[in-house]
Amino acid sequence: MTQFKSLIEKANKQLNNKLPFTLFNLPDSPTIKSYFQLNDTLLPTADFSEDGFVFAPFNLEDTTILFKTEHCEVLETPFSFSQSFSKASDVRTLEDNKAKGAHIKLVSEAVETIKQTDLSKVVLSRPIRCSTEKSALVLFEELLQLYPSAFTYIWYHPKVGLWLGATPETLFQLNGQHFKTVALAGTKTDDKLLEDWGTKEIDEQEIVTTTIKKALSPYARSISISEVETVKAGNILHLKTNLEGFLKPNTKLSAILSSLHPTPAVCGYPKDLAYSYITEKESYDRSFYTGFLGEINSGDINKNNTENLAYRKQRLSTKLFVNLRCLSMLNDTVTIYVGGGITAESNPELEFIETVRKSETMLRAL
Ligand SMILES: C=C(O[C@H]1C=CC=C(C(=O)O)[C@@H]1O)C(=O)O
Repeated sequence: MTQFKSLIEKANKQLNNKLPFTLFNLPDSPTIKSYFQLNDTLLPTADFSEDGFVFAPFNLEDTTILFKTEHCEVLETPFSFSQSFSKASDVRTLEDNKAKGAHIKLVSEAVETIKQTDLSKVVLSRPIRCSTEKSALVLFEELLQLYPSAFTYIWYHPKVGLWLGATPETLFQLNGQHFKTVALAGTKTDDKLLEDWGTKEIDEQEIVTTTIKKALSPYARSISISEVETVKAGNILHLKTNLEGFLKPNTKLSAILSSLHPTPAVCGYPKDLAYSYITEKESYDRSFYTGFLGEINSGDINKNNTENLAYRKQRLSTKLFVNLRCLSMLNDTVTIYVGGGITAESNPELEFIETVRKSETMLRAL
């Protein structure tokens, strides 16, 4: 049996024993990293200063769950993408006229509000319920094969639930003092017109870049911003700007995260107005969708930690991703979460179609 197959077997056992775990593949990485918690305690992060894996909800006032390294078995397992894996070309698209009507109404009302108030962008989303006969770990394997350039994960806690995803969006990465992030927004599903973006998408993505720059500025010694580029995520295209720089000494990760999250890629602008609008108008709880997840303050797991603490601290790394293109699973009921940025120029029918296209990222694996 390959190391990868034994890892999947170990995760299946952990799931059957109702013990928390996560398995994840960083974008384009040849390994799967995993955390297997040794008991079923539900531990919140105190202030993001711990060493472990965090799973944060959209609403940061709700609990962010921590798999603390010292309570876990942490593994890194080689994984190779299978050349023979055949990507399903026939994606099930779920037709649901009731959901369509409701989303179009939600978006139309938001467009009117944006035209009449100080709100300039709001990200509106919806849950899509479906089913699968595949087990959670089989789904994870499918996602790994389908989306090698995404951050692909499975996360489980018996007191919270089971989530899977393949997200294209970095929230924040830190290596020593060097940070990286992206402004990702704007969606197109037509491959043929690769560079032909409309003003709606260009404006919507620019809001994200400007806001992220502003959020990081108080904590950054330097910050550089790339040109906007078109990137592919599954079957869809986005606009992306890379931002990177160096943090001021003694900057706390918690301060950065509360300034950054939720970005206008998942909430809107201005943040407070968009946040209240979402809470009032979306008729469901986003829970962990549009939250974030990943390792914080992690050292090199293969090293013995005898080196001096200050030196080790300089090399700690944090890699957080926005929880998009994801689903939650309860028995064999699956909920896929999808949304999109709404501005004054949004066309409600097209915004609905955009959510359908985004749902295909997960549907392709089911
Ligand atoms: C909110 C989602 O996507 C965000 C990320 C990229 C593009 C987006 C957009 O074009 O609206 C959204 O801001 C989602 O996939 O559910």
